[in-house]
Amino acid sequence: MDTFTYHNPTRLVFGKGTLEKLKEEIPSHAKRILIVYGGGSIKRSGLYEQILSILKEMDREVFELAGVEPNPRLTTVKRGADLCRKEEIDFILAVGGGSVIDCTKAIAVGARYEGDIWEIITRKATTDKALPFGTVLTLAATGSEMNAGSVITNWDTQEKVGWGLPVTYPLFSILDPVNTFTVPLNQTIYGIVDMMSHVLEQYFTHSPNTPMLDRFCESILNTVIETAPHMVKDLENYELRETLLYAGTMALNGTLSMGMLGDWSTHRIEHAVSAVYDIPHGGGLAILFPHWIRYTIDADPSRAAKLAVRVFGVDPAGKSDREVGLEGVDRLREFWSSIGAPSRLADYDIDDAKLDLMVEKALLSEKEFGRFQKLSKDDVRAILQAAL
Ligand SMILES: NC(=O)c1ccc[n+]([C@@H]2O[C@H](COP(=O)([O-])OP(=O)(O)OC[C@H]3O[C@@H](n4cnc5c(N)ncnc54)[C@H](O)[C@@H]3O)[C@@H](O)[C@H]2O)c1
Repeated sequence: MDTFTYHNPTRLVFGKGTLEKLKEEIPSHAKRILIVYGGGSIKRSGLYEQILSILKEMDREVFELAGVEPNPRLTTVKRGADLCRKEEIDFILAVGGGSVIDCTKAIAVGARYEGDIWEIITRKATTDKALPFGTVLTLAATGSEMNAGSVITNWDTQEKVGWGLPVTYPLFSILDPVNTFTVPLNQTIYGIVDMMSHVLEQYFTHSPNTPMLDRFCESILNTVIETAPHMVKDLENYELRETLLYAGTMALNGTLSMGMLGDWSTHRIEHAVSAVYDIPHGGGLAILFPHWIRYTIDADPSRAAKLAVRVFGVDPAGKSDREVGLEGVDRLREFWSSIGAPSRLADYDIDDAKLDLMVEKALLSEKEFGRFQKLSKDDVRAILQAAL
């Protein structure tokens, strides 16, 4: 294992009927509250009304920022930060999926930062100040509800950048599986792929002696693989939603990276694809991850082989680690296709017309990236080419 310091300050409130806990979780000094949400699914589901009624009971003044887009944009972040300053907001409540929460993290910092928030997102500047915020999660996928990460798209420069600071952990997150019942089939599938991809990013590591962490990863993958085929046929099943909601949070709340450094190249390449084509994050990952594993397998074939045997039940008898690992990649591909995830960039009408631009957006100003295997410009192009 690598050395590590673990600290996660987010209070996780989980289970049926937990929305009422807002009364205990929102700090007593927070009088002017900004609710941030997306396209209005929370109005259709009734969640919006429930939250307003709780805040009214708490005698808080409520402001709103609606319309946060999937793959949240810098322009929306700036709009939110301006609103916080103008209305002297002292607490933000994000109600939605990863996009709303990620956007809220940037708004929280932007509200307290004098300069341009893009400087912070692109790590040209840093800060230890942010407005406090909490979340009510409505979609199982990103883990943003219990981590400090945020991904923001600058549509002007076609850059989608992941960032995070110690001040961007939510103060609390309320996770009621019932609030995920209305997530449509396609987003449910993308969420499943996203949480599995988070585990895979961390599983492909060179960190030595990680038996416990390997088993944590495998237990999440096995559970999601067992749950997903039922979930896609029964979208309002409480137990299945509950299992996925918990899995999504555990996949990226820091637990799996205690002592082991993940790779994260596939996320970076996907960010480049969605910065250019604005496709769903989970859809992009479903297309790219199998190609990344195939391309980098020789960096340590034993990792892919372990995944193949322990998660996909591949029989290793008489085969090399490489062969076993590649069989596992085929099973991963088959599994994602079986639940309805896309398998080629062509599924989003993406061809090679902007291949160079996507490569450039993945590299940004660096010559190479990735921990399990360093990827150069040519490597990224080869992976994208294979995914067309
Ligand atoms: N912060 C992190 O750690 C992290 C990790 C991975 C990905 N991300 C980023 O998160 C974003 C994706 O977030 P996401 O996968 O949670 O999806 P999302 O938040 O973009 O939501 C997807 C769609 O589902 C809708 N939706 C959400 N909840 C719903 C509900 N209960 N009922 C009906 N519709 C609902 C939204 O309105 C939206 O249209 C991407 O930008 C991705 O890059 C962040």
